[in-house]
This record gives sequence, structure tokens and C-alpha cells, in this order.
Amino acid sequence: MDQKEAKKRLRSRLLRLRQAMDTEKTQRWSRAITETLINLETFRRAGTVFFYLPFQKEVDTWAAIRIAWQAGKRVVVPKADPKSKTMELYAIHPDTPLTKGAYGILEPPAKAGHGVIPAAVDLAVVPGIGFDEKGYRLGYGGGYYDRFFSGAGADMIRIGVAYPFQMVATVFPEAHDQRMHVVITPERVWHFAEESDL
Ligand SMILES: Nc1nc2c(c(=O)[nH]1)N(C=O)[C@@H](CNc1ccc(C(=O)N[C@@H](CCC(=O)O)C(=O)O)cc1)CN2
Ligand SMILES: Nc1ncnc2c1ncn2[C@@H]1O[C@H](COP(=O)(O)OP(=O)(O)OP(=O)(O)O)[C@@H](O)[C@H]1O
Repeated sequence: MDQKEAKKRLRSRLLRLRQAMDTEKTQRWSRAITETLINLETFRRAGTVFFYLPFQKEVDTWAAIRIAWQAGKRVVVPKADPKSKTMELYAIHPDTPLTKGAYGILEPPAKAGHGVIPAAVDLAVVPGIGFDEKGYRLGYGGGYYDRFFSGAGADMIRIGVAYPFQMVATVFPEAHDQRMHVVITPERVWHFAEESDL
């Protein structure tokens, strides 16, 4: 089996496991991850945080988003452009109307000139179908986050969030894959960057 085939199989296996979780589990694990995230020094220090808005049974980021707002942080989320496979960032507030965009993921309305420049973001909370013990990430295969982190988003701290079964030995990384600095699971924090980088 080649790398591409192995990666595809891993993706469908991990998606199947995620789909099989019950709500009690997604909520309990999401709460544990949130608790760890909000207590990290990098999170406490961050003025602007790039979150994703969860869909299906992804780790639920809403509690952390509300805590970030309460702490006076700026919360930004992506708007995906399926044609160019790129993301633009927009700030959201508790009253921002969100509608389902590409892939059925909630997004803020695009307002010309209201995008947030990636250089203004301190920290990214990154979704994944899986992560590995070197910090590599497996996503849906669109390359959105790889493209983002190899370009405008290169300087922000990247924190992946994962259920325990999403942490695997390898996600069969390719040359373009961008690593996380930290991955948080309900039971532990994996560090892939030197403290001095954080
Ligand atoms: N919550 C959340 N937001 C996110 C991401 C994510 O993983 N999670 N993304 C992370 O990249 C980007 C969106 N990327 C995505 C790419 C493909 C599919 C997806 O479901 N693909 C289907 C085919 C759908 C189609 O082609 O119409 C599939 O692969 O089966 C979903 C999200 C930006 N926003
Ligand atoms: N920096 C980049 N520039 C151009 N193309 C890229 C870049 N990064 C990734 N790609 C392309 O995007 C495609 C998908 O990459 P990959 O399978 O690693 O996505 P993924 O990380 O699983 O998905 P996502 O980030 O959307 O969740 C690949 O075919 C790859 O060639």
C-alpha cells in the first residue's frame, strides 16, 4: 500500500470512529480539552485567537470561544473558498449572524475590507481528523490549513485539538504538511515546539 492509500484509509477509519461517538462523549472530551486550552499560557496571553466553528462531531470550540470573548480577546474564524482552497479570516462577536457556507460549516458574512490579516493573529486552534506523535495533522484533504500555515499564517502558534483516538503514530505526512506546535487531547498536552518558540 502506498502513502496516499494509507492516508485515505486512515482518514476514513478515523472519521468512522468520530461518527460513532455519542454526544455525552463528545461533550465530556470537548470540556476537558477546553479546560486545558484556556489555562495554557499561550492562550491566556493571546489577544486574537483563530478558532474554527465545529461541524459534525469535531471537538466543540464554542465554550472556549465564549471564554475568549469574556476575557476581551478578539475571536476570528475562517471562511473557506472552495475554488481556491484558501481561507479568509473574519472577526465574530456574540451577535454576528452565522450561516452555513461551503461544506455546511457555519461562517460569518463576508464584508469587503473586514477580513482580519493573519499577521494580527496570535494563536490558531486547529481542527483535525487525526494528529500524530510528531505534530503532523490529517485533515479533509483540501489542504486549507497547510496552504494557510505555509503562507500568510506562518507565524501563529498552532494548537491542534483531538479526541484520544485521533492521536496516532503517524498520519503519513507529505512534504507540504505543516506541523502543530501543541496538540491537546482530553488526557494530555503534546508539545512539539521549544518553549522559546511559544
Ligand atoms: N470546522 C471546520 N472548519 C473548517 C475546516 C475544518 O476541518 N473544520 N477546514 C479544514 O480544512 C476548512 C474547510 N475544509 C473542508 C474540506 C472538505 C470538507 C469535506 O467534507 N469534504 C468532503 C467532500 C465535500 C465536497 O467536495 O463537496 C469529503 O472530503 O468527503 C470539509 C471541510 C475550513 N474550515
Ligand atoms: N502550501 C501548499 N501550496 C499548494 N498546495 C498545497 C499546499 N499544501 C497542500 N497543498 C495541496 O493540498 C492537497 C491536500 O493536502 P492534504 O491531503 O495534506 O490536506 P489536509 O491537511 O488533509 O486538508 P485540510 O488542511 O483541508 O484539512 C494536496 O494535494 C497538496 O498538494
